[in-house]
Amino acid sequence: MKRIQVGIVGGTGYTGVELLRLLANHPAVEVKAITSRSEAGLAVADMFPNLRGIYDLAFSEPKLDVLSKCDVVFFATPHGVAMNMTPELIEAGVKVIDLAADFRIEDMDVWESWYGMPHACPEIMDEVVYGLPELNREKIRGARVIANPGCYPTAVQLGFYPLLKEGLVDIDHLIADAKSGISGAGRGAKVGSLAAETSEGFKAYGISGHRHLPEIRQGLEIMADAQVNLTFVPHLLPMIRGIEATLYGKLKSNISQEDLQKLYEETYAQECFVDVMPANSLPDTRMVKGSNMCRMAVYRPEGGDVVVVTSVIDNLVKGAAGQAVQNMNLMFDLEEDAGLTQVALMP
Ligand SMILES: NC(=O)C1=CN([C@@H]2O[C@H](COP(=O)(O)OP(=O)(O)OC[C@H]3O[C@@H](n4cnc5c(N)ncnc54)[C@H](OP(=O)(O)O)[C@@H]3O)[C@@H](O)[C@H]2O)C=CC1
Ligand SMILES: CC(=O)N[C@@H](CCC(=O)OP(=O)(O)O)C(=O)O
Repeated sequence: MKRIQVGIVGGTGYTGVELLRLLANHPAVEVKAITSRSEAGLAVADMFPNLRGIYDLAFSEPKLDVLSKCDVVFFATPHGVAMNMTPELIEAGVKVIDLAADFRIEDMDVWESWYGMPHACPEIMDEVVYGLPELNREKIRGARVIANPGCYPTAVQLGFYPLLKEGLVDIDHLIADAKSGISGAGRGAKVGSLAAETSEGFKAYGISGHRHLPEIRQGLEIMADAQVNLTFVPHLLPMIRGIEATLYGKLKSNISQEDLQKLYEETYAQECFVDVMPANSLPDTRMVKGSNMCRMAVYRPEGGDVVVVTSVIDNLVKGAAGQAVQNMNLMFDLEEDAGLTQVALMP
């Protein structure tokens, strides 16, 4: 069987190397090109020794003539890169999966105001599919361009989905209190990512506005089929991988803890990458570290009118590279979990 030819633009960041780690165990793909402008010519295994003996590839410049020979190209680049190359790639018959935010927001005015740049290809937005497989599986199968969801948006949307689709909570008062490990800030050197700045401390950030807010709101509004009011507060945790999102909603009617549990279990019963844990479980980021799983639990504390959901993912896997591979599997009619059966690391 001919293997799917893969290109990765932006191979020196954390999501790029995570794609390489996951694709190393994929039965149906071959990585043909991996780019870096600053490290062009360097062997991949010289930068990432965990890949020694697995990839005999060197970083190369991101060139359209090479990338357009691939079947699929992943962009593991900063925002604003994929949109400049995608129109020519899809014209050449290449499928595109963008791990950045270039295609995540449908309203171009909203996108441009949050990302601070003009969009390079608004004309292709109609055919872009938001790559959250648990919600958009059938559309993903037929897509040429996938907007891979953000890390916080993945944990938050999966956690709220059962409540919103059933209209169980007051959509004017949704709260997502989310925490991320430092790898979420990327591999680039920044003072804010230094060990001395991030260890032994814990803080909220982006309270007055984070670029994931419009993305999450867009997804929740599709689920609720109405405008929602969401308070989203991200926090930076002194750990490397993982996101925990604690979600709060005010119940509109009297539903028992048992029925909430049943709703969550039934909603995700067929999903290979969402695990609804038994009542009273406490999902921990360690339970998903290195794996493509989202684990969650639902509570109605003291039988009150607030429902609490806690949802955990690995930001680099289900929050980025793993979800991107899951999307690729759907686009190429492969088993959805191909290359993604890693069990979480413990401890
Ligand atoms: N870290 C995370 O948890 C998550 C990250 N993401 C998103 O994934 C994307 C990648 O993030 P991350 O892996 O952290 O890495 P970085 O943003 O640190 O890495 C960026 C990579 O892109 C390359 N690059 C930068 N500018 C360009 C350009 N103009 N043209 C081509 N290549 C370029 C860089 O190599 P070089 O400059 O040498 O070419 C480097 O390999 C980002 O958009 C991020 O927001 C999404 C979900 C989670
Ligand atoms: C801890 C940290 O800094 N996290 C990043 C979000 C992670 C990320 O890379 O965002 P995308 O998923 O949209 O690409 C932030 O708050 O900007």
